[in-house]
Amino acid sequence: MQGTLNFNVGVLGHIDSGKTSLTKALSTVASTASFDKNPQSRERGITLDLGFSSFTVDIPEHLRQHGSYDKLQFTLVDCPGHASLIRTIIGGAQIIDLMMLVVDVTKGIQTQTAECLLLGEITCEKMVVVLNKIDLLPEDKRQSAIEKMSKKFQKTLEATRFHDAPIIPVAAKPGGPEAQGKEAEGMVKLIDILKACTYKPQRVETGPFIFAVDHCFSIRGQGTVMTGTVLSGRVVVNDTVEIPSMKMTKKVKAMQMFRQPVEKAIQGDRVGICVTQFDPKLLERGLVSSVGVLPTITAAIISVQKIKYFKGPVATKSKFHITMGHETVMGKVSFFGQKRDGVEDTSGAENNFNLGEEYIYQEELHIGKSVNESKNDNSEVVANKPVRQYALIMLEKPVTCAPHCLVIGSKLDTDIHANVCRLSFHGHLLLPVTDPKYPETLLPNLKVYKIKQKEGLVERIADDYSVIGKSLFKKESNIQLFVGLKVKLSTGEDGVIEGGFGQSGKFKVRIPNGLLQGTKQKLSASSKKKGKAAAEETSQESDGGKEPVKIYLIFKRYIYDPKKEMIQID
Ligand SMILES: Nc1nc2c(ncn2[C@@H]2O[C@H](COP(=O)(O)OP(=O)(O)OP(=O)(O)O)[C@@H](O)[C@H]2O)c(=O)[nH]1
Repeated sequence: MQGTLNFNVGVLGHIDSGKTSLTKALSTVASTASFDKNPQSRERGITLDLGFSSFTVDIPEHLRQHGSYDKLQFTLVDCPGHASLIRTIIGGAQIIDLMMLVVDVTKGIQTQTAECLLLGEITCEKMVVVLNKIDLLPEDKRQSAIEKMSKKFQKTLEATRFHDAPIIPVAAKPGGPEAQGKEAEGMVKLIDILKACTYKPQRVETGPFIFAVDHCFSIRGQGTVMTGTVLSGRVVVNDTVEIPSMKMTKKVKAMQMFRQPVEKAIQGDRVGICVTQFDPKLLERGLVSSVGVLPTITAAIISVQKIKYFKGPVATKSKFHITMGHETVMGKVSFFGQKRDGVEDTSGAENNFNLGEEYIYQEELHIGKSVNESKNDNSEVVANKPVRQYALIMLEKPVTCAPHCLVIGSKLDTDIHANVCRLSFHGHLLLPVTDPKYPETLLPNLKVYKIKQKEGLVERIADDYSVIGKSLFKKESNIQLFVGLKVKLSTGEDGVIEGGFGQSGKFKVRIPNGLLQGTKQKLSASSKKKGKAAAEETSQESDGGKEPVKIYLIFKRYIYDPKKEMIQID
């Protein structure tokens, strides 16, 4: 049987670059959204592609071999203005197979053009750049202006994965808003380019069914229709699906694809699913799934990479807008990474996080790529390997999302006119935490440590095998937690903290091999000079300019450990 392959194209770009005009010009199949405004059309049955538009072409030769398709449907996902851009795109990111980046040729790269390019790098396989509004360029200089802008853009693309992305000049709506009836320019060429850029997208039926709903409406006498894209798995008529945000399950009564009734839909398909009646206003956007597969999370561990264009630090304990699935909430982040043999792990494998393995705390997120410049032998240069970094995110509100979903951190409250990148980091969900009491359930198992270095002073000799130290702990410190940790004296001896001494934060250090002769002389000289009693109270630093004997302590502290144990570093 011959069929239609659906290929999802995200249409992105700076505000007013002409995304909607381009989408309209390309679309030969009118959006059912506009049909739905017509009361008669509502009576006709389940409608599809609501709010999305599409056009269908003959299947290109290079796709023919991949299955029994004779048609290729491009579903255009026109992304709206800036505020909702990130949510919309991330919601659909897993289903966008190609991004069309629309640029106003008279303006060039604008803030949001750059943000969209970044989002493309994070989410898409392929990109096509569309230089729009070429009709606004003076005719005699048009060609050279297009070439100049194409070259400029080419340079920008070279720093990205899309260095071979086609750059196509068009006029989606020549003459602008007032012009009536003028035909768009460059559409035939653009469609040819789009066809050439298609590839067989990944479509598998296995795994849990997860469906991103972009519109929801009811049809009298039939039920409520949710239209959207299957993110993973498959759904068949009579399946029971869950709508986690409404805490309800529903039976699939009927489905339509390409305006035809179907029994089954799989990953990548755009489909309208009709279920028994519920108020469609309760689910404008969101996820639907097989029963019990979507966690509603209050915290999470994610893999994370800093976005290099984000200016300023991405620091532990700061708050970001966290977008997961279709939702954006505030979250507080803490970063940690992994070191092997003292070297940052650049294996690049982001999803091998293990609870129980040890990770090192990071004050802030590093730029996510490391370059090994060593060229001293014949070995290949290992470049651009992502450094493995993770974040614990504590969300201010619970979020329902797909397992392993894309996560984007941003500062959406940044002034849009500030001309800076608002996207700060990206990654994937690795460990969802669904228990609202997560600090008690997760944190004790999370082995993230800080290496602490402390420096104190030997106050006096206690005997040949021990000294009294000070200035290492505060009066209120629980010295008991440090008992047994090894220290080193600046004179070379190794010691072990034996316990507190008195009430003022002093402590006793045992020197298993005994104090060196020189150390004893040094310390007793200062003691004699001051008198025994005085030495207990005064500092060595006032000892006639003599070097004090210092005590060094280096240890690991697990920052989430409720017992606050200190671990020795050898
Ligand atoms: N002269 C000219 N004007 C255009 C062209 N394409 C779009 N416009 C005009 O540019 C303005 C913005 O076009 P839209 O298609 O709404 O742009 P958009 O990128 O979808 O806008 P947002 O969704 O608000 O970001 C409108 O006034 C269009 O008429 C073009 O090729 N030539």
